[in-house]
Order: sequence, then C-alpha cells, then structure tokens
Amino acid sequence: MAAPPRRIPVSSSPRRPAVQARGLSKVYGSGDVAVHALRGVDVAFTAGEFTAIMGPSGSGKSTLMHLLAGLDAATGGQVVLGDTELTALGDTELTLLRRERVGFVFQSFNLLPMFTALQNITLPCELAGTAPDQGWLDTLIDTLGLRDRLTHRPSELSGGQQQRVAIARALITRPDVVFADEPTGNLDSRSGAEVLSFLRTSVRELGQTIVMVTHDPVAASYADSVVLLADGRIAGSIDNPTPESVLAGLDALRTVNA
Ligand SMILES: Nc1ncnc2c1ncn2[C@@H]1O[C@H](COP(=O)(O)OP(=O)(O)OP(=O)(O)O)[C@@H](O)[C@H]1O
Repeated sequence: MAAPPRRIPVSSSPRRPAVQARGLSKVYGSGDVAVHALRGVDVAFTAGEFTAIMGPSGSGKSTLMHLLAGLDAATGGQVVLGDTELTALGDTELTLLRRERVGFVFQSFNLLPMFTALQNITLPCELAGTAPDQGWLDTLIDTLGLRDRLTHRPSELSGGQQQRVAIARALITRPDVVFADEPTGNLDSRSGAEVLSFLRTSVRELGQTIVMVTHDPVAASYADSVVLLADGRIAGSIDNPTPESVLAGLDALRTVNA
C-alpha cells in the first residue's frame, strides 16, 4: 500500500497556528456545584513550535489540553485545529481526527505491554489501516535512538526508553499537534532531560508541533514559549523561557492571586 502523503513542511508558512482556542469556556457540573474551569480562553499555538502550558493546580491546564485535543467538549467558544473547527464535529469525525491529526504522550507512557517497541510505534498506522511511511519511521527511530531496542517489549525498556517509544508513536502519523501531559513526571532527572531534548529536537529538526502541560520550570525551559494559566484564564506568556523566568512568572501569578 502507498505511504500516506507527507504534510506540507511547517516552515513554508511561518507563524501559522496549529491549534487555537477562541473564547473557550468549560463548566463542569451546574448550579451551586458548577466549576468554571475555563473562562473565555483565547490562545494560539504556533505550528513548528514547542509550547508549555503552566499554572497553579486547578488553573485549567488539563481541561484546556483535553479540549484542544478533542478529548472533551467545550461549554462555549471554539477550538480550531489547522482549519478544522473541532467544536463543530460529531463523535465519529472527532475520533478519526484524533487518530490521524493529533498525537499524545502521557506521563505513564501507555504502551501496550505485549507489543514490541516497533509494534507500539506503528500502532496508529495499524489502527488507521495504512502502512507507515518507511522513511519517516526510520527518521524517528534514529532521532530517538531506538534502533537497537525495536524488538524489546516495554517491560524490557527503561522509563526513558519507553517514553521515547511513546514519542515516536505520537509522531508516526505526522500529526498537526502532539499533546504531552507531564511527559517527564515518571522519569528521573537524567531520563527526563533526555526526553525533553528529543521533544525539542522533533520540533527544531523534524518540524513538529508540541504542546506540553508541566509543573516543572526546568521542563518548561525546553519549550520555545510558556503560556501561563490562572483561574481558567490566560494570565501571560514567556518567550525563550529559562527555569528562572518561569519561576518568576509563576511567583507573580501567586502574588496576584494572593
Ligand atoms: N471532571 C470534572 N468534574 C468536575 N470538576 C472538574 C473536572 N475536571 C476538572 N475539574 C475542575 O476544574 C478545575 C480545573 O481543573 P484542571 O484539571 O483542568 O486543572 P489543572 O491546572 O490541570 O490542575 P492540576 O495542575 O492539579 O492537574 C479544577 O477546579 C478541577 O477541580
């Protein structure tokens, strides 16, 4: 079967938003117990960039990521992925879109234990009934340093290696955006640094787009920019973040909310 067509390189259209929220709101529950998790969020995540979302616990980070990824429905506003409005899609279309145009990396790796590393990486293609693009597969395997681990099962891999397999799996379909939820949360600092370097490499060298939720200012410093959330609203952003500038940004939020 022919390989799926490659997407147009991101660099051909600089500063194009890969995914954006417009007036996005999310209310859990109703009446007295209603929780306003997002209160009219306007934010755009640029294609070909690595963006971290940070903010205090309960500020709405996970809710925003789930809505951007089409995993949950908004109460109001819009999510636009490329030129597709997610908020206008039905369940079946959303399922297909998530499979083909969105990648996920989770804190807990979420690999299938009975499959080899290679089978885990190519799983999204299997599910879509397409053959992996061999050139892209080779690029991912070599970039992520997995060539000599392909026949191993997850239990035979270190945490860092498992997360690299999960990154390759997230990237195999060349999705519009990869959403990473605390991807280094279960890793020691050395493996975490390695995984973050690979995420940055997949943006800088492979033209991918990554949006990562993290609590860790050091992890956020690997991103091109940081979006700060507080109380369900965008509270600021930091370009070219360092651990120090991120900490200062988070401290400023606490002061404002104190
Ligand atoms: N399914 C749900 N039902 C009810 N309330 C929810 C639900 N999910 C989240 N919330 C509430 O919405 C608000 C935002 O939660 P969210 O998980 O998005 O925050 P967060 O910034 O990711 O937090 P954390 O950093 O602790 O993971 C919180 O007040 C939370 O309790």
